[in-house]
Amino acid sequence: MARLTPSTSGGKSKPSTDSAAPTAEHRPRRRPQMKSKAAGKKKAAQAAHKKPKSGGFESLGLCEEVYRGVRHKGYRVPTPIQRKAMPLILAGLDVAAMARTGSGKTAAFLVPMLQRLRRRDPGAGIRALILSPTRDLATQTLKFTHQLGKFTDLKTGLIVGGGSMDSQFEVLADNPDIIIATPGRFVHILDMVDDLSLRSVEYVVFDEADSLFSLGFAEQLHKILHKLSDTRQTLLFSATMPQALAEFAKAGLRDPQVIRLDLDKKISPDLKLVFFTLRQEEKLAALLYLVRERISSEEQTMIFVSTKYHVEFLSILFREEGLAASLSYGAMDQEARTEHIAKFRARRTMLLIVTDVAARGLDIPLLDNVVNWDFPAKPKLFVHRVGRVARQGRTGTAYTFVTSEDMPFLLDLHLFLSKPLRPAPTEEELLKDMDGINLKIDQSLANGETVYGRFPQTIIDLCSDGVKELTTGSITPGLDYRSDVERTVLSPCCVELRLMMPCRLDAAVLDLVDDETSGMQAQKTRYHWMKNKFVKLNNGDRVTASGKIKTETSAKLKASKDIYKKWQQKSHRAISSGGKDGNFEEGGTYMPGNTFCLSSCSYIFYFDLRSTFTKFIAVHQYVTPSDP
Ligand SMILES: Nc1ncnc2c1ncn2[C@@H]1O[C@H](COP(=O)(O)OP(=O)(O)OP(=O)(O)O)[C@@H](O)[C@H]1O
Repeated sequence: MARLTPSTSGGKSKPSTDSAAPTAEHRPRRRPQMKSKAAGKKKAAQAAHKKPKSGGFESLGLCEEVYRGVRHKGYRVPTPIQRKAMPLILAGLDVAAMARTGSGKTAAFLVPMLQRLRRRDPGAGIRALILSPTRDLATQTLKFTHQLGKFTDLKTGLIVGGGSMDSQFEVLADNPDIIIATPGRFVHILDMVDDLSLRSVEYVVFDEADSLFSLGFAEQLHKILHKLSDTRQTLLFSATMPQALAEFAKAGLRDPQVIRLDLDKKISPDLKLVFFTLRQEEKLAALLYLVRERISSEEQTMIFVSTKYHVEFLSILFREEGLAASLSYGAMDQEARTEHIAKFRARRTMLLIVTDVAARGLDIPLLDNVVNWDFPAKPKLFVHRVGRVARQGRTGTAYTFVTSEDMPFLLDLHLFLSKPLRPAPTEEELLKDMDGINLKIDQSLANGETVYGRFPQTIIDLCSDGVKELTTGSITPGLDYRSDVERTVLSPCCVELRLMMPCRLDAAVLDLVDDETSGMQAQKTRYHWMKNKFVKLNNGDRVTASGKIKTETSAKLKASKDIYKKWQQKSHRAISSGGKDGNFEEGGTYMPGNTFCLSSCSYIFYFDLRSTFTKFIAVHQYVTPSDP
């Protein structure tokens, strides 16, 4: 019986020289190129019938226009949150999804939205509504929608505060299929346009949901929700957990599918955390040193400060120093704000100074660093700020300034992150074994640990002199000092410190961090932050993707506020009592040259933070920035 010759692999066999009749056994072999062509065809046919790779964009059954948009945007493989959320959303379910900053949440709700709407329908009214807490985030989502929806003919309108009302009425007159809006302005428009119905909306997204619900938009959201049809699909996306599950009810979700990813990791593993301890009055000098000497001029850096006055003041200082910076803060004219951010995105400026209005959602893919000029008061805010870097597989660094007043918050942060604290080595130790110590630091950083240290004091002193000259010396064109303002007050270097009592904060607050005591041990134990409480994890316990704790023995773990309280009592009370009734060591132990940040501030200078700050702000209102 004729036997078919098994084909040789790779089509590399030589052509046969056999001249016998072409039997099955002695069939002349095809020329290699012929074979590869046929094989190519076969492969293509196979591919056409092949089941799409599960979990890929191909398996979602997207229409051609939407799939092309995804490919055009450069997305090849869905991120974990996209893989989890998109099939559920495409199935029409309500979803509450929480995943780390920079994990690709925007496309997770945009792609199913485009798939659902598909084609423009000018007669149908608004069919999808995306609510964002900030103008910048809404503008960015609009850009993503245009990019992903490039091959659809859907029309999208943007309604945000700061834009002209007339142009936004025009947007609505165009009958867009999709509206991306900030709640305040959207409600304003709803109030003014009588016949604007939201009953046609079938797809609603609350982006950065916890921020929407906590930023005082409750009334506006309530109004919007009231106008929506009950049959709509509702989606809630956030990087941090809403304060209470009751928020879901507020958003009108029906049997929501809850997805929680990566929440135990909270911050990207590709993010390096660097903390510097310093005195309040050294911050300007430290910042200049950082952006000039430590950060390469090729890197882009976002600097977070707490008020618009700080933004303006720093921008003037940078300009005086020949450094160009972009700015963004809430009260800034919208056009100028968009222009400044666009300039930064285009890398025409390498520094962006912002208030927290920019902390949420802003995606600057090539960002390298974040600087926290002010320590964020809440760990969640820290997570959002530093979440601007190390996105989508890129690495990045977050530099944070820590004054003695910030230390309790720093400890809170580490409990929240479940990250151990490591003291930096002392100067003495460094001098003894520079290489060994540096190696240890590198190893710690590579292990994802945080090492705290100080800027070299000599350098800070040098920079401080320069800054002092700039802010108190001859009148510079950018700084317009009024005669009635005491010049010395202009400089934070010269803020008057009211020494109340020399004491060692570290003794009171930081015994928990001491290597030898239970504090460090306590920290080494991992804690999981659950429902505003810490749950202690023992060996073998793990946190699942949905945020539940699995123990080896299946025992239920009880959340406790004790550990948090313990830290609070020891740290916060110490601060608020101004050293009067804490268990401080009077006089303290002065340890010159110790670079261990947490004991480096050998004496704490208590000063009336509020009055200094008010003064600082009041003074800066006299500063006229010549840059918008
Ligand atoms: N599947 C994908 N493949 C490659 N890149 C992606 C993918 N999905 C999203 N990205 C990119 O990842 C970056 C972060 O995405 P996005 O801004 O949606 O994150 P996020 O989770 O909404 O972050 P935040 O919580 O900060 O708002 C963006 O630059 C986006 O274009």
